[in-house]
Amino acid sequence: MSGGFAPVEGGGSLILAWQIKNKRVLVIGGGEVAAGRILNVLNADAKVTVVSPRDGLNEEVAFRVDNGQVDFVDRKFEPSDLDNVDMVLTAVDDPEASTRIWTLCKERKIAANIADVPPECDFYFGSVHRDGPLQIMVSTNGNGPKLASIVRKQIATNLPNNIGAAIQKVGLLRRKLRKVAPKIEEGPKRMQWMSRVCESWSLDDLVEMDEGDMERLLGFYGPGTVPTLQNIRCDDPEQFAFDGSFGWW
Ligand SMILES: C[C@@]1(CC(=O)O)C2=NC(=C\c3[nH]c(c(CCC(=O)O)c3CC(=O)O)Cc3[nH]c(c(CC(=O)O)c3CCC(=O)O)/C=C3\N/C(=C\2)[C@@H](CCC(=O)O)[C@]3(C)CC(=O)O)/[C@H]1CCC(=O)O
Ligand SMILES: NC(=O)c1ccc[n+]([C@@H]2O[C@H](COP(=O)([O-])OP(=O)(O)OC[C@H]3O[C@@H](n4cnc5c(N)ncnc54)[C@H](O)[C@@H]3O)[C@@H](O)[C@H]2O)c1
Repeated sequence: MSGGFAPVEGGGSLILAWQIKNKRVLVIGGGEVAAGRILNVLNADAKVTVVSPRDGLNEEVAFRVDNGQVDFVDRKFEPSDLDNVDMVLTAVDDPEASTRIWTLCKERKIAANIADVPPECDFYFGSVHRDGPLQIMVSTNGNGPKLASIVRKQIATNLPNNIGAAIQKVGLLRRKLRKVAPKIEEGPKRMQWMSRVCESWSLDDLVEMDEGDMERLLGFYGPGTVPTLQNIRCDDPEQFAFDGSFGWW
């Protein structure tokens, strides 16, 4: 009964890339689980406040506090800690405190994750592979977190080892292209040309492309052609602007 369209398969999560940069995240607890949460949100450029009695901090959290990577409140949680907070992550070894915090977050409509209590989570964490701008998150939707970690490692093993660097170069090229062709109406042409570059260039060539190569390559955006890295490095790259096909499309 899909009418020719993708069938709906409920029971999953909506996996998004949350832009938490410069937003305030409150982490309650300072043990091992909190340490993982803190690193996750710092990697997304959030502003982090940790609330926990100092004698409960593990080595990693104490390091981040002492180095000013997070703000620190040396006591147990109090409801006023929720003022002006965009996200709450609890990792405390006290289920009653956890549930109290969850209830307060819901009253105040603050998105929260209560470690170890899936029914008290607006979102779950996943197992994440990171390589520069590339992030891959695996979720088993609460079924098997250890398996999520195993699958994540398996995926990472099978990725080309230069993929993060290649994506970084493509990001730079795309930002330059937006300057060369800033008009909204050019969107379809921009997107088609960028897709052709990604399809026809090898990852190694993308990684090797320097800013001079990018400027030369962008010179072919106007005629709508996509030469190779070797083409744009030859003495007379202009000759490649005329044949729109190069046999690729
Ligand atoms: C992926 C990862 C991310 C992270 O936390 O950063 C993550 N858990 C990780 C590890 C892990 N957690 C646990 C073990 C012990 C072995 C095992 O139970 O499998 C291990 C393995 C280990 O430590 O190696 C125990 C555990 N976890 C939850 C419960 C409660 C319950 O299930 O009811 C219990 C106690 C169960 C019990 O008492 O028996 C619940 C959740 N854990 C989640 C995420 C969310 C679902 C994600 C998903 O399903 O994909 C969810 C729902 C909520 C949340 O926490 O957001 C991270 C791996 C990171 C990595 O290594 O890459
Ligand atoms: N979801 C997961 O992946 C996962 C995995 C392992 C454990 N857990 C659960 O996460 C929780 C934390 O685990 P942990 O290993 O980090 O524990 P931990 O004992 O190392 O740390 C608990 C921390 O909570 C702090 N704390 C306790 N009461 C507090 C309060 N009222 N206000 C502020 N801080 C308070 C303590 O000072 C300490 O820093 C436990 O409930 C554990 O079962 C979840």
